[in-house]
Amino acid sequence: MSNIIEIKNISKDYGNSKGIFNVNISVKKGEVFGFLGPNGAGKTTTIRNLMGFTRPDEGHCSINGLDCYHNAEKIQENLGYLAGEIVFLEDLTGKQMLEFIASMKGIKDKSKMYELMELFELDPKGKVKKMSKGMKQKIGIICAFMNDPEVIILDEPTSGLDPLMQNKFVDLILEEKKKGKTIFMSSHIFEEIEKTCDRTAIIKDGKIVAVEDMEDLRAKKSKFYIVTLSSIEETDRFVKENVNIIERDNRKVKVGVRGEVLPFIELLSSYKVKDLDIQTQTLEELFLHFYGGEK
Ligand SMILES: Nc1ncnc2c1ncn2[C@@H]1O[C@H](COP(=O)(O)OP(=O)(O)OP(=O)(O)O)[C@@H](O)[C@H]1O
Repeated sequence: MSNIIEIKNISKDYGNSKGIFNVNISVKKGEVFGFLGPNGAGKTTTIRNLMGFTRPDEGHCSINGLDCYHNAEKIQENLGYLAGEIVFLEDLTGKQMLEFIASMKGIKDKSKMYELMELFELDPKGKVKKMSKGMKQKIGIICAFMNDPEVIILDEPTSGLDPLMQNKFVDLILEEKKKGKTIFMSSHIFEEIEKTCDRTAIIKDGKIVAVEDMEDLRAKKSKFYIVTLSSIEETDRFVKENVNIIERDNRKVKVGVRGEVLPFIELLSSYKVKDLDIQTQTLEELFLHFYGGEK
């Protein structure tokens, strides 16, 4: 599969170790690519370079083989973009704003726009300046998708959306993915990345610290079994078994299991188990070490 988005060794140095440094990312055609990182890590800076709004100090980016800085206008003809901070024409109503963007994009068939207004239950009658952050975000999302572009770049698309709308957004991404669209999106929300992305890059202090295949990551997830046994004696015997004991509190034992679960279930059946709880490690738990202290 060919790469649609290429970010090659770009740096933008704002001084005081701020900015982005030697960022490399390739996104294949039809791929949904996540971009995760804490506040100030460099997500928006990377996306602004990709959109051709700013020119990297070093390196270059391309979309569909065209240089992002020199061919920004041409690229944007078939691109959907949602900015982290959307600029609105505050005196227009939501409907007027959407119609205005549609005419700027030269859209004749507005069916996608109406479809998305319905999906996100947008009431577009009021003035934009009186709209909540979530309502404005819905308008931004509709604008990014209304011309049915092949490549979509989204900077924190669900910020301000309530959980119900976040789910609708996930459904939208999965639908677009089915149609073969290439999507690059930054996010703080592990769950939406987990539900939608094929691969994810993690950026910290302006540098890419990992690029993970989400399938592989799912396979790496541990499950935790919290087993309560019937007596202290049984528990003493149980903790001597060949299992990964995470912690013990009296008759309660937390066990980590990765991969094949059957041997563990068989082992449990030879004990008097009083209670059993199961927790699955979240993507957030897997990724948190990239966010916090040392890698
Ligand atoms: N024009 C600029 N001039 C100077 N410093 C800047 C400029 N733009 C961004 N920065 C700095 O570069 C760093 C990266 O910022 P960026 O907005 O890319 O982070 P981000 O990952 O998008 O963060 P957030 O999740 O908070 O939106 C920050 O420390 C920011 O203060």
